[in-house]
Amino acid sequence: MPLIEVSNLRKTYGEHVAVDDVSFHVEQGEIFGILGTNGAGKTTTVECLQGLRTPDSGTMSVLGLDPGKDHNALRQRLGSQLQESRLPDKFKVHEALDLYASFYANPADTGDLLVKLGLTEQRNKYFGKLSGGQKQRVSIALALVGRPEVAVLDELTTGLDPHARRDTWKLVETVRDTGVTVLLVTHFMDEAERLCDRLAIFDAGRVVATGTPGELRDRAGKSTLDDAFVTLTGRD
Ligand SMILES: Nc1ncnc2c1ncn2[C@@H]1O[C@H](COP(=O)(O)OP(=O)(O)OP(=O)(O)O)[C@@H](O)[C@H]1O
Repeated sequence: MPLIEVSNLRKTYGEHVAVDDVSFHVEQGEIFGILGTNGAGKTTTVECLQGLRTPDSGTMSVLGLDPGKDHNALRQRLGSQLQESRLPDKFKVHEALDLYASFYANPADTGDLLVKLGLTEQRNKYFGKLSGGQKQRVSIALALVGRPEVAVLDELTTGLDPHARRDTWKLVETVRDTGVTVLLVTHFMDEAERLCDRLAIFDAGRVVATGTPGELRDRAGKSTLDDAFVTLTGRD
């Protein structure tokens, strides 16, 4: 049984249809990408999956739970690094981790987590004094501190330099290799191609294709995901 199952999800904001008849599933242990341009409905979809927004219609199951009804139970088993999640600049790294750890019944050892994420030297530093890559690693640590079965990573590498992006990608693979299923929201084609086992291409609130990066390239008859994206979204 898939770990996440979404069927015919629809969400409107007033007159605006943000998510329209979206269906996909995510298997345990994969990095599943939600790929699309700005405003495609990616964040709205993952917010619905986390029980943070109520869809107008459709059904969702995450770890066998209904995000609408079982929000509290789900929160203990899901970690999220929300888009543009920021901490106050005067928060120290270990203070943030300890605070987030206190939200969970069975949190990870925060010292171990700092080692895993290469943040031991930043332990006592203020969040506001960290580099972009270090901030991103802290936000991933916060997503992992509750020992989640599913981690939702949204716009993971926006604003990072090429080295920091590659380091972050390696880190996400390490997370997946420890058995955590990763839902990766991105508008970067290279990131999706490099990281995702499977992905759903979103366009204007709809899923236009799902598959492995290779399957999507083949379906579109293109040699890169970038070109396949343009073809599959009908922008050729
Ligand atoms: N709270 C809201 N109220 C009204 N409209 C919203 C709200 N949140 C999102 N929208 C609109 O819904 C659409 C989908 O937004 P969403 O944030 O889900 O897209 P996205 O694919 O995550 O985009 P981005 O990559 O820019 O974050 C957009 O047109 C957006 O302007």
